[in-house]
Amino acid sequence: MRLHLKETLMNSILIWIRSAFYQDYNTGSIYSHVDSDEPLRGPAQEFDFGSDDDEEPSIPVTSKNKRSKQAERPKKIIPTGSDDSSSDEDEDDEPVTMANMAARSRKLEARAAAEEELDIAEMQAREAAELEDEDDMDDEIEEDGDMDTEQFHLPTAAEREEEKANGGPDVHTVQRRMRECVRVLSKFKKRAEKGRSRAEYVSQVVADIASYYGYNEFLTEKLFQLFSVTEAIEFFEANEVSRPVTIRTNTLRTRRRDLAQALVNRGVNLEPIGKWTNVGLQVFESNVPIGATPEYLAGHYMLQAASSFLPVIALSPQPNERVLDMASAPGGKTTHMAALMQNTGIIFANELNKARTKSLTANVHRLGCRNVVVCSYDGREFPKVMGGFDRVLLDAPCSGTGVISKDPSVKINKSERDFTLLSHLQKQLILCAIDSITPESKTGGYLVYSTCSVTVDENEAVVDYALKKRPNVKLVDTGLEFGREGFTSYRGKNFNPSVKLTRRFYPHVHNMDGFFVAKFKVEKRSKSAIAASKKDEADEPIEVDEEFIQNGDTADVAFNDDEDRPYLEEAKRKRMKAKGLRPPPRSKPVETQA
Ligand SMILES: C[S@@+](CC[C@H](N)C(=O)[O-])C[C@H]1O[C@@H](n2cnc3c(N)ncnc32)[C@H](O)[C@@H]1O
Repeated sequence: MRLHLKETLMNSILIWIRSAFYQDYNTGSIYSHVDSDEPLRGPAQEFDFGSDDDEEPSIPVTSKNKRSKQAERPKKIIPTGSDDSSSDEDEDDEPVTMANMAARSRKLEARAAAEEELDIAEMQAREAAELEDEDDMDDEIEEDGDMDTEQFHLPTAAEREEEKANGGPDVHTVQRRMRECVRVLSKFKKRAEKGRSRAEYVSQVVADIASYYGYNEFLTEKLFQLFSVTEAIEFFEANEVSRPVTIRTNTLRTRRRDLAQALVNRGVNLEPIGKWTNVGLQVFESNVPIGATPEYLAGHYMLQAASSFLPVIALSPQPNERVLDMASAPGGKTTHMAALMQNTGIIFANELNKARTKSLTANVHRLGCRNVVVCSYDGREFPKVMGGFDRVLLDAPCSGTGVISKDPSVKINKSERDFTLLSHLQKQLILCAIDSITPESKTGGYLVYSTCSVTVDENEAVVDYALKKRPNVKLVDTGLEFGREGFTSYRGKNFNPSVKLTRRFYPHVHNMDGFFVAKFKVEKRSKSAIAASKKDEADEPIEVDEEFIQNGDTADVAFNDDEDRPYLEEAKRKRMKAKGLRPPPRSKPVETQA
């Protein structure tokens, strides 16, 4: 009996999580089709940028992922059908119509709010109960000397080597070991095998997660470190499941209720996403390809992940403003901004990758945005190209660790070097974005920095760097109603306390892609602040790489000349070669003293 109970409890970590996600996974979601439409996403620039999903039109849809059972996921922002446990179930199964749209929307909002509270309370109660149960059981086990505990043995380094040499463990061994390691790590002192360190358990569970979910060990560890042990497993599980299919109503062409009615008439089962957006719709099921309906072709909506509404909501561009979208293809956020600005003012939609400007331009046309100018510069050339913006959106190129469910290649193709280079590029871009904003703006003076990545290097570290380098900027509230606070300290690094104002979004928490949003207010630069930041930049060079130096004459970003010379030379050689010129021979590396 006790053994059975214990097994049930031990299984709870993985089986519970799996069951919460499994139905969507098995039935396959409409979204997976979205992901396969690569040509429109365009080739990545130097990296796979974990590109956004904002625009992928040809989506064959016959998916039946309606009303999935995700019953126990906490604090969902995008509700799933299984959340509808109220007595209104029958009514909710009715299609959305013009007549019931507003009422349903209000009801959904009220329900989401109530559920959120319930979810939190339930979760806390469950966690407390689980802990209590485990404690009781552990105590009993410890008294009686339980067999199963004795049976689990953390392999030694030599045993792990041997296991590897024999082709690795089978999936059941890995599963069980993960469960056991999670159990031990959540109460290490009490449960660890004598003489074994925490690091050994962590190393084992990281290796097992990597092999079970198919990641490289470097990335597994990087992501694992972001969470508590049990939450880490939830995160990895969530990456195995597609996120809900969502669309954004283009208010330049239609209203949400009219769009919903038109799609309902075509056999699409949908609902408003939630109270935090008045333009989003979640598609549960469709008899027609959502990316090829007449409404889609007429630009009434954009296929867009819910998370990518967030930076635009945070930036909140106003009519008649001058706005820069520094890294904009395929234009999900540009076209959203155009709609909020009611086609007034001007948006410069910049994109380094020329091939990607095609889909950007196509979307701008399809959605009827008349205030957008598409351009193609390296973002680091701003503000030399042009400045004086009221608001800037920097939806930065990133590793895509927030969108692994859409692009599983991220699991294996990201190395330590990629993160170093990316965060370096992001730091350069953010300074250029800040410098492109006019502090004199009467209506704005804001920058939103966002990524679809969850790593600290690409998010809080970049934001903190910008705060250090530009004393004339400060973080402000994003205005977003949900999302976890950014880290103010992480693995021995302390960030500016205001980094707390940034927001993190996770697949396992919010049922949306992993995302990060920070909002800055740019103020006038005092002379002393300029001098201080210049000195600071000279003192503290940032690493560079030739792949990122597209143009030696980049904006106001500091380099250490000696360190950067070989990179700059290499970039120059590349440019000359591209123009058909013969590059000069490479100069000898400068000897550095030990
Ligand atoms: C995350 S995606 C942008 C998605 C876009 N904001 C949207 O909502 O549709 C990042 C984009 O930055 C572009 N990019 C990469 N390096 C850049 C640079 N140095 N300057 C400008 N754009 C760059 C990539 O080609 C990619 O299209």
